[in-house]
Amino acid sequence: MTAQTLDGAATLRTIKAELAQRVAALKEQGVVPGLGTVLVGDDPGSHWYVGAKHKDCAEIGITSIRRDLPATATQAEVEAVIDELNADEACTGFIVQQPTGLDEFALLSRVDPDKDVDGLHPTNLGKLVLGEAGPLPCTPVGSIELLRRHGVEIAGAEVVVVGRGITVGRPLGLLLTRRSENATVTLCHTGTVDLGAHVRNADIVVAAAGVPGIITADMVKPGAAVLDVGVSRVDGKVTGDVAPDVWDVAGWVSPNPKGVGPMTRAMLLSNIVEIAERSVGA
Ligand SMILES: Nc1nc2c(c(=O)[nH]1)N[C@@H](CN(C=O)c1ccc(C(=O)N[C@@H](CCC(=O)O)C(=O)O)cc1)CN2
Repeated sequence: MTAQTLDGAATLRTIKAELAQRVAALKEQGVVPGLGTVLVGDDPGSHWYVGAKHKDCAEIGITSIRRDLPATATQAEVEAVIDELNADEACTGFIVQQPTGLDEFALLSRVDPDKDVDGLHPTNLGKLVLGEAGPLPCTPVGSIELLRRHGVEIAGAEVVVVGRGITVGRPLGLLLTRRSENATVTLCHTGTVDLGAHVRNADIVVAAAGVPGIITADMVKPGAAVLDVGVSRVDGKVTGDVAPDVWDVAGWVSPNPKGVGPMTRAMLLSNIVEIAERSVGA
């Protein structure tokens, strides 16, 4: 058996086509959504991600505002750029690309929560805990959207999330246990004793530990859906958390690249459009 592909690249294309229509409708009402990015340093991966985000925006009619700072930028210099984007009316939402090598909690906290299209500001993460409306973190909500658009049943599923990070694991657990999703979630991590015993019970596995090949075929229930979110670079190549032989056992697998990564970009675009729509009461 070979698993079916949870195709993030194709789903991104579909979502971009849907969003392009909503952006056109906003423009008819005189609103032009604008994405700002703040990038610090020379990390090639971060440069690629930011470049891809601006290319996506251009394709669907969203304006781009790009602020690239050198690796020598200080906390105060980056905070000054955040203040500038908070005040810029053409910038309807922005992100600080991680990692910056600086105090990231302080940077995230400085972003105007109403412009936080990453959904990572403490106020917006608090809203997620409270079950209130607000921008949702892009990778977790993108993972759910990828499953939904491929018809993978989430309600009633046993889900094992491997990884306790703030951008993926923790918020994903909160999202999947909302009444609208109704999954039962076990949050595992690199300190979990006998990871395999937990994963073997799962209908859906989300691997977001950043440990290449941590999920192996012997851990996976036949027919399960496996999302490979971890990104490591091995010999310069993107390598995920899911070992190749998992494809022989699982029912669905998201490849890496072209799985959850493009969905992160899709949900960023969606958050920008939603914030702009809210500004006109759409
Ligand atoms: N401010 C943020 N920083 C970071 C986030 C985030 O959500 N907000 N997540 C990651 C990186 N990330 C988004 O910025 C991201 C990861 C992957 C992709 C993507 O499309 N990847 C491609 C392949 C890329 C490659 O070949 O290197 C894919 O998976 O097909 C986009 C965005 C950390 N920082």
